[in-house]
Amino acid sequence: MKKPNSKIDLTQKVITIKGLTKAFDDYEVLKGVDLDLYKGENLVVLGRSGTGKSVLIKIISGLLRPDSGLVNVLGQDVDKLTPKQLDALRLKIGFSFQNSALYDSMTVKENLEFPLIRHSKEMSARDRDRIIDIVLEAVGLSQTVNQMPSELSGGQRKRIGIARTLILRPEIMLYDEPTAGLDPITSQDINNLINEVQRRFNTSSIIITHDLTCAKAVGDRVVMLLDGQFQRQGTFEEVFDTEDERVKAFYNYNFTE
Ligand SMILES: Nc1ncnc2c1ncn2[C@@H]1O[C@H](COP(=O)(O)OP(=O)(O)OP(=O)(O)O)[C@@H](O)[C@H]1O
Repeated sequence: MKKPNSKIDLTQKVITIKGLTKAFDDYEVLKGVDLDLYKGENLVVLGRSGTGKSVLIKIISGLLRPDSGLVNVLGQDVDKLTPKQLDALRLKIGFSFQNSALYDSMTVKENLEFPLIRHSKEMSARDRDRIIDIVLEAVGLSQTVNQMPSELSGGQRKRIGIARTLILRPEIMLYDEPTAGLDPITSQDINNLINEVQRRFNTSSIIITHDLTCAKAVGDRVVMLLDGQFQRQGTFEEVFDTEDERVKAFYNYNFTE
């Protein structure tokens, strides 16, 4: 289990969600979700396939609109922002998607340079190189700078994807299934990296996963989405200390199959 983290600032919320609902046609996916993410915290969101975890992340990042409820990110109500304000807010959020989506025709360096050239137009090439060195060193892959994505392993590509997300120094990181498709040892490396990113860059993160080993390793707090609401919240142990059959089934599937 992860040790208690004294760097979390419980006086500062970076995300506040209250009474969030979202339906597609007559299918209610989120039925009144409440959620706080504190400064410096790693929050794990667990839930079976199709329970609305990705919908939640899309609403937080303004890609989908809620039907009702409050979604406040870094002090701003996402629903009230103009497209320009939303773009500015999104730059403070780093997305690490399942298929880390590197550009195959670009080297690692070019992949990392791309967001800097796009969003920090005034930055000199020397400063860009310096920042690329910092994030590559942070993910432990300085030696890959001139390699092509096709020359990297799945775990390395995932790391470079995280480095590319970090390059704009986001305040919030959203990890969608960070260990999906990776072997247990590589998964452990990614879990360590998520904790390292938290320590080193003081990010606040939401980690969506089915992988309970990941949840245990990275989560300062864990929430479980069941029937459209967060029905379990706490440390990993607290969430699974229940007689609720739905929660027990989730645990048994992960640890006894
Ligand atoms: N744009 C959309 N239009 C219609 N239905 C959608 C849309 N986006 C999501 N849904 C539906 O909402 C439900 C929740 O989807 P979501 O992708 O959030 O699940 P999830 O919990 O992330 O699952 P998984 O773990 O498999 O990725 C699904 O039934 C999905 O079909």
